[in-house]
Amino acid sequence: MKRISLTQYLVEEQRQNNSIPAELRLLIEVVARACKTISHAVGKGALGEVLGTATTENVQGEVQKKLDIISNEILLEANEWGGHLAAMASEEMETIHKIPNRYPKGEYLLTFDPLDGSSNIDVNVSIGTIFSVLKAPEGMTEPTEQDFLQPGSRQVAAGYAVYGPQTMLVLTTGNGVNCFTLDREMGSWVLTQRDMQIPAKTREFSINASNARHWHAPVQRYVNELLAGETGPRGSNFNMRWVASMVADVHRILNRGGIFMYPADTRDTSMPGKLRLMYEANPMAFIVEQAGGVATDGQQRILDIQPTKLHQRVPVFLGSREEVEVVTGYHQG
Ligand SMILES: O=P(O)(O)OC[C@H]1O[C@](O)(COP(=O)(O)O)[C@@H](O)[C@@H]1O
Ligand SMILES: [Mg+2]
Ligand SMILES: [Mg+2]
Repeated sequence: MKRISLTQYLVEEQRQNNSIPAELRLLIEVVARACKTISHAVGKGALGEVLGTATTENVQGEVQKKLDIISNEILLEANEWGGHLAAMASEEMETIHKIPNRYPKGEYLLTFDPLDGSSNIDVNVSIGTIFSVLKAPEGMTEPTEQDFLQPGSRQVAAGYAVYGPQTMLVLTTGNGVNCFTLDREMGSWVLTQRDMQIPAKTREFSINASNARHWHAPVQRYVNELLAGETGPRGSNFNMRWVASMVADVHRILNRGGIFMYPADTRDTSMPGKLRLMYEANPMAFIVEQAGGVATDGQQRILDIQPTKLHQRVPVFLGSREEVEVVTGYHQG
């Protein structure tokens, strides 16, 4: 098999397919390099003293793990020096991080969830990094939070790294979805899956069922119908999987189909769901749509949502087309 590295792939996209400018290519390479560094830290575990809880909380009031902070710092530092960025925003930072001397020239804005699936860090279960790239608005001088509040349909690139039995990088620049595996000995990302496609039909679903008693009626109805199996209204047995790292759950769905749900529920109406729009839902929705799947908040396409806050939360239903359409339909009537 001819080995194609991430760099070669991106150069091909830039020069032959003309689908990305050189500046975006360089930016993606910097993010990919940072993910490689995070992968090394994850792999060291207790030996690298990266496990356990820090003494701080993030802006969402969640206790930070040491690796949340380390990963955030790795991404900040790498992009501070290497990317064509004006500013960054992260799950772990209250407000945006402007890059000195880079605006008004920096053309891009980057958002990330530096470490996704934090509850799995200390138990050696797959975790990841999620990122999204937006263009800085025309005429932007000094970046503000407002500049980041663009619908996900304006993303120019999105991806995630999954730190599992293998470390993989899944990437879209709006021209399909491709997967690269980290060759740990050579230190390079190698293209291992081209043009990933999510099967339209599935018999597998992902949801944290411990919240079932809090779900709204459409989600109760949908999941009850799946659980009823072949004698129920769906006439089929469904299987359930829940890793509790969105990256790992979405990666499984990209490979073999399925529906992932993190709905809003009746507990706290000021918190519509758990997942964050700008650096979890939007990049995953972009990837899923580029792989032929669907992503909604139950009412509308996630990529059409106009963000109002940097750390906005959103209900998420994504994956195989047929199932996402059924549960979205239940919300609509
Ligand atoms: O603990 P729960 O309710 O199962 O939630 C799991 C979800 O929370 C998340 O871990 C949130 O991500 P963070 O670890 O980045 O906060 C998702 O990855 C995952 O899908
Ligand atoms: Mg997350
Ligand atoms: Mg996180």
